[in-house]
Formats: sequence, structure tokens, C-alpha cells
Amino acid sequence: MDLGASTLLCPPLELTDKKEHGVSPSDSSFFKKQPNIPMEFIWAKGEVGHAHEELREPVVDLEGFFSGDEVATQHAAMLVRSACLNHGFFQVINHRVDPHLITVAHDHMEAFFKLPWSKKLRAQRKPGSLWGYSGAHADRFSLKLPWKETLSFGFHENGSESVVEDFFKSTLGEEFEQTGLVYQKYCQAMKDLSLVLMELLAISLGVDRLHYRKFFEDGSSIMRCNYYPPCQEPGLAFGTGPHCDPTSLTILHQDQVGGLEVYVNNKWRTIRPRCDALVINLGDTFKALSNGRYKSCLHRAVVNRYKERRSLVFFVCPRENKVVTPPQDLVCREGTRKYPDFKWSDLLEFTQKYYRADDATLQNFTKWLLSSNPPNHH
Ligand SMILES: C=C1C[C@]23C[C@H]1CC[C@H]2[C@]1(C)CCC[C@@](C)(C(=O)O)[C@H]1[C@@H]3C(=O)O
Ligand SMILES: O=C(O)CCC(=O)C(=O)O
Ligand SMILES: [Fe+2]
Repeated sequence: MDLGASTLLCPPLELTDKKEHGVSPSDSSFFKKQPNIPMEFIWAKGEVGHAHEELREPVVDLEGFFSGDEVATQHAAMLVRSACLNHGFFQVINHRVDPHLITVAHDHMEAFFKLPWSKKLRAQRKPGSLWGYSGAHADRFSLKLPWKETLSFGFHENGSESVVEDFFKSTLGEEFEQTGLVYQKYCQAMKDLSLVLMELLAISLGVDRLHYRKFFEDGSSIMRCNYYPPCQEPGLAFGTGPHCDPTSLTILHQDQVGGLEVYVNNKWRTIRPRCDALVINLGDTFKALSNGRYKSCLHRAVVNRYKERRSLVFFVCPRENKVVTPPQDLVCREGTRKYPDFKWSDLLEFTQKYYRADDATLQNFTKWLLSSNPPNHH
């Protein structure tokens, strides 16, 4: 498919123009203390109101699954099912990811974002790439900039290759070998956990237990460290604006500050940090893989006037050229297909070139896909 050619969907304005004025990605002064934040960060009145109510459930205990307890596994799958039918969000405890590894991953993230600007720039994201360091995505967007710095890199399993370690050494230098090692381990732990969650999701949907695990085994995922500096006008900006992740499944660990909010039953709810839990949300690609049965969770991150905040996010994705299609038994049961087949690489490219991910990415991607590739009617 030629993504460059006949797109009928206009890219949102803020994706189109390279600015000559305004926030510059070449220095970090836009986060510095000044009485007002630059206008590029300001969202419209009414868009930013913070949530007051907390979402406490569902918390899924994975202990039973790991110890092979069938009754406990069915119970966990049932919790996952109701969460995913309703909103696409849950937390897991007893996930068997080493708590020390999580702490060390947070420590290395803290150290990275504390580096002088000139050093962080060694890892600066190159145009057209998703990997590297970005300040407020100011090189990509012009409006409603996120009040955050990010560091993103890819993860896939490939024999003895250490892709993450290599990323750190090649972009930041040999002295980042240890950081690379930590994130290589962290990503591996996330990948292993994601395959467990894929089994639970399959059980919960009543399809072959190994279906999604097999689909994602050779996946190529995205790891991102988010750093949200304190913001002098937290009522005007977002750390990450409201969106559904275009990816398949997200595993997030937030520090103790708080700021993650999810949209449940027509209300924004806060997610109180708990250091023993990993936050899970479904993304658009899993929604398509479930034939629209399961929801892709709408969420956002608000910023804080006094405190900086950090989150570690692992976005589970299929291998790029894999065709995203729901299992046949699910389609048979439902009678119709909710979304056309697509390749993950096409949705990824859509979000990097034409459309800034929001709450309607999948819908707009589908429209765009069908307009450039109309189905054959005989
Ligand atoms: C495929 C992707 C697009 C984004 C990075 C990965 C996974 C999640 C997406 C994102 C985080 C959703 C919110 C908006 C976004 C622009 C951001 O604020 O970072 C998104 C990512 C992106 O395009 O960089
Ligand atoms: O930092 C958070 O809590 C949310 C981040 C997020 O939604 C994302 O990176 O996609
Ligand atoms: Fe997200």
C-alpha cells in the first residue's frame, strides 16, 4: 500500500507545518520556570479539567495463573473480560517482574533525564524515526504540545542480539552500557509478561488459549520512558493528551506522584500509583484483533505544579508486516468483521506521518485505509 499517495484524510494541522517561530526543539528552555507556559502547550478551555474520582478496580492477581491453578486462572480471565468489555483497563499484581529491576529501571530513567541537554541530544530522535530522545515532540507538532520529555527505543527478540544495549551504546556511548543492560532486561521481562497476558486475553475471549501468544511471540515492541517536569500552569496543559494507544497492549509502571487518568463510564478517573502493580491497557490493534469486542482504553496524563513525574511504558506490538486479523472462531460467532485486515506497519506509519494518535485513531485509520484500498464488490 502506498501511504504517501491518495490519502483522502487531511493530516491534522499541527502535524503539517515545520515552525519557524515558537517552541524550538533545540533547547529545553520551554520547560523552565517562567510565569506562564508557552502558548504551544495550551489546550482549549474545558479540555483540561482534572478528574476527582479514583478508579480502584480491577486488580488482577496473576499468582493463580503462574502456579497453574485452573480455578484462579478462570477467575482472573473473568475479571480481564469484564474490564476489557467495559473500558480496556486493569492492573496486575503478583506479576513476577522483579521489583528490584523496576526500581533500577526508574533510577536509570531519572539519571538520563537529569543529564545536561547537550548529552540528551546525542540520542535525539531523527526525523521520521520513533527511536530516541524528544522534548515535547516540538519537532513533530506545533499545537497542544505534551509537557514531557521522552526516550523511546525498540525491542525484539532475535537470537543473541541485544538490541536495547546496542541502542544505548551507539547513541549515548559506552558509559551507557549498564543502562542498556538494565533496559534490555526490563524489556525482556515486559515481553514475557505480555505473552502471559495474551493467554489470559485468549481465555477471556473463549478462543484458542495460545492464539494471541503465538501471534505476538515474534513481535517488535516499543519501550518509552516518560519524564513530566513540574508545570507552572497545570490547568492549561497535558503531560500526554487524551488518546488510545494505537499499539496492542500497554504495560506501564508509574512512580508515586500520580497523574494517569482513564475514561470509564463517561468520566475521567485517577489511577492511584501502587508500586507493586503494573498498569495494563488495551490499544487499538488489540481492539481490531478482538473484532471490536474489547475496548481500547482512552487515557491521559496530567501534570503537576510542584512535582516531576516519571513512567515506564512498554507498548506491545506485532511484527511489523504481520496482518492484523481476528481469530476465525470469534468472527464466526459474531457473523461480521468490524475492521478490515491491516498490517501493523501501516497503522504505525499512519500515526507517525499523517495522524497524531488520539481517541479516534482506529476509526480514522480504517476510513483512510478503505479510501485508498476500496474493497472489491462483485
Ligand atoms: C505508535 C506509537 C504512537 C505513539 C508512540 C507509539 C505508542 C503510543 C503513541 C502515543 C504515546 C499516544 C499519545 C500521543 C503520542 C504522540 C505521544 O504523546 O507521545 C503518541 C506516540 C507518538 O506518535 O509518538
Ligand atoms: O505517563 C503516563 O501515565 C501515561 C503515558 C501514556 O499514556 C503513553 O505514553 O502512551
Ligand atoms: Fe498511552
